[in-house]
Amino acid sequence: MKTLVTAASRHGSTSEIADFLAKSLRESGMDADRRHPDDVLELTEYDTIVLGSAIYMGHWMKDAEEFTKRFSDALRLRQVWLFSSGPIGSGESTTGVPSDIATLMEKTGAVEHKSFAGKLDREGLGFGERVAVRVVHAPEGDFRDWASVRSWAESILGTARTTRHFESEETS
Ligand SMILES: Cc1cc2nc3c(=O)[nH]c(=O)nc-3n(C[C@H](O)[C@H](O)[C@H](O)COP(=O)(O)O)c2cc1C
Repeated sequence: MKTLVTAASRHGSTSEIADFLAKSLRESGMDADRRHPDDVLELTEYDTIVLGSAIYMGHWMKDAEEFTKRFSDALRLRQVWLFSSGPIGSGESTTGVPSDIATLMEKTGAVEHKSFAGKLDREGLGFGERVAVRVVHAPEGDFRDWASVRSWAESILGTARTTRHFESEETS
C-alpha cells in the first residue's frame, strides 16, 4: 500500500513543503505519491494520506477543502495526517491553524494536525494580498523550518509502521 501526499498552495511554498515531505518519506522507505488535490481521482491504492494547505484569511484553500468533502467517506477509513502552512513571523494575524480545524479533523478522522511556518514574498503577491499583509504588518521572509518538516515525516512513518505491523499480525 502507498501513501499520498497532497497539498493546496497559492504561491508555491506549501507545495514545496509537500514535496519535501514526500521525499523524506520515500528516503525512509515509504512508497509515497505526490499529487495536487484536483488530480486525485480515487484513494483505493492508498492507506495513508497526508493532506495540507496554505492558510489564507483563516481558511484552508478551496482545493484542499473540496478534497475533504469529495473523499470524506474514504478518508475516514484511512490514516490521515493534516498540515497547514501559514505562520509568518510571530504576529497574531497568522496563527497557522485554520478556524475550522475541529471540523476538518472530524470530517477526515485525522490522527493529527501539524502547523508549519510559511513564506511571504511581497513581490509575488496580488494587489489585494499586498494590502492585507500591510494592514496586519505581516513580515516578509521564508520562515519554513525544514528540520521540523522532516521530523514530522519521521513521526508519520513511525506510526504507519507500527499500525501496519499490528494489522499484519492480526491478519496472519
Ligand atoms: C493575504 C494573505 C493572508 C494570509 N492569511 C493567513 C492566515 O489567516 N493565517 C496564517 O497562518 N497565515 C496566513 N497567511 C500566510 C500564508 O499562509 C503563508 O504565506 C504561506 O506560506 C503561503 O503559502 P503558499 O506559498 O503555498 O501559498 C496569509 C498570507 C497572505 C498573503
